[in-house]
Amino acid sequence: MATGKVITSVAGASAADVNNAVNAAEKAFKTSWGLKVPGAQRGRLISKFADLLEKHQDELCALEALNVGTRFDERYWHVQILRWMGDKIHAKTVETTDKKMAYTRHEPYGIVGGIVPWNFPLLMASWKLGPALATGNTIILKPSEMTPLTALRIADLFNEAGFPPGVVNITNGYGATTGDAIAEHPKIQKVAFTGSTLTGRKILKASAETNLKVVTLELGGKSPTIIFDDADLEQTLKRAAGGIFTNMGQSCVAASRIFVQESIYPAFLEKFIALAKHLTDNTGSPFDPNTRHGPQISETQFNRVMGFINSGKQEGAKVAIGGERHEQEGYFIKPTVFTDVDSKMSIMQDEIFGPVCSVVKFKTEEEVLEVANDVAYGLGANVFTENASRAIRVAHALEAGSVWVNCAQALEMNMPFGGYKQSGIGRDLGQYALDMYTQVKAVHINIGLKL
Ligand SMILES: NC(=O)C1=CN([C@@H]2O[C@H](COP(=O)(O)OP(=O)(O)OC[C@H]3O[C@@H](n4cnc5c(N)ncnc54)[C@H](O)[C@@H]3O)[C@@H](O)[C@H]2O)C=CC1
Ligand code: BAL
Repeated sequence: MATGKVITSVAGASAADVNNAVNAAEKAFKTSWGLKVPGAQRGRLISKFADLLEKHQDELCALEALNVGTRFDERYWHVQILRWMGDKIHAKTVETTDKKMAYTRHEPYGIVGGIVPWNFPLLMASWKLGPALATGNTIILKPSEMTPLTALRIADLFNEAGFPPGVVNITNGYGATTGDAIAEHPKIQKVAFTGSTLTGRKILKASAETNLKVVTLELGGKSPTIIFDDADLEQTLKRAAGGIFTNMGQSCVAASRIFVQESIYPAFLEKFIALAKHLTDNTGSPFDPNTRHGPQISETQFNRVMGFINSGKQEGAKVAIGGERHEQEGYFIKPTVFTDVDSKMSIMQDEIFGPVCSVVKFKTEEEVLEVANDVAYGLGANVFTENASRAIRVAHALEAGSVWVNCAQALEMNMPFGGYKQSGIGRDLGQYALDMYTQVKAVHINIGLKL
């Protein structure tokens, strides 16, 4: 927790436990879920579950504040995403000719695995649960070993909503045991993962070496924020700060590279540093309504982020503000802004996942696009300009799965979200996510062709 003290410990699922969950999920899929249940009925149950999430919102947010360090009054949209998915009834397309009829069925895979991280535990769980259940799959959900609490609580709420036993199975545990057992299980037909690129590779490899399960991956990022000199400076400052410091930088679309056109660079930097100072001065408990900046999730993550800060210093970047731990007890790091960086430095190439960014001067659109795209990742990108043609041109040229114009980290539940390059495979959210949880079957019927 925020103070670095242990809250509790929970039982971890062994490979045998995962197997039991898979057997329960298989039985449920064949008897009380999947194509045995009309989409509308599944939707009603999901909606009932969403109502319960809403009813218990304070309790769930308190658990996330305690477990993750997220501000208690932060209300993410796990409820809305479940409602949105629950409303979508499974569609089929039909085609006929006079002699032959053919149609497609979009069928659930059966048992899917959802492996999710610790940065937004409930929200990430909802991104996997919603489309998996709406399309008729049963699911084995593995939360991060660091954030088991809300997942355990929602297991009760699934029962209260009336889901048949075995449809939702929560298996807590470590990646190397529980996660690996899911990735390797021969009866799991699809795994949806959010987390590090390193673990994404392992899951893909496990699939290749076992049953070739379908794998969708939402991985790391190194998002750029590009600010042209015609941008609305006051708005842009706040958006750019939110783009990196939200959730203490623990977001896959954290925009840790901020490119500012040269004529506004000095003014931007001065005000941006002031914003970072405001966060530093309002660092504290996630339960304090005045808190604007909290802790990193764990000692491991704290050390990882401090390691990046130290590497930036060693490679010759200049610390404009922050660059050290906050005096407060726990894993608090001061919002950190680097200047004088080189695009090949580790802080400009690697995912930091902490409140650390670099502010870099650029001259031309062409120059900034080249540097912005020169990373292994391609998850998100932000562009600030009042010139509509330039906004569209730059949005199209950026190698990223989501581009935000005059905003940052502004996801929508009905818009696809996922990565180019090493940021992932497949998409979460929207109809695209629903498509990722079904496989299509073509049924051909001869209604008059004679041999
Ligand atoms: N894209 C994103 O939203 C996230 C990215 N990350 C990145 O990853 C870095 C490391 O964080 P970690 O917590 O170590 O990420 P991770 O990728 O190891 O953990 C994410 C999930 O994967 C599971 N997992 C770990 N090893 C596994 C395996 N062999 N098979 C199956 N599942 C496995 C974990 O138990 C957890 O549930 C962060 O610093 C950040 O850069 C971390 C969390 C979320
Ligand atoms: N992993 C998707 C949400 C986020 O990290 O911003």
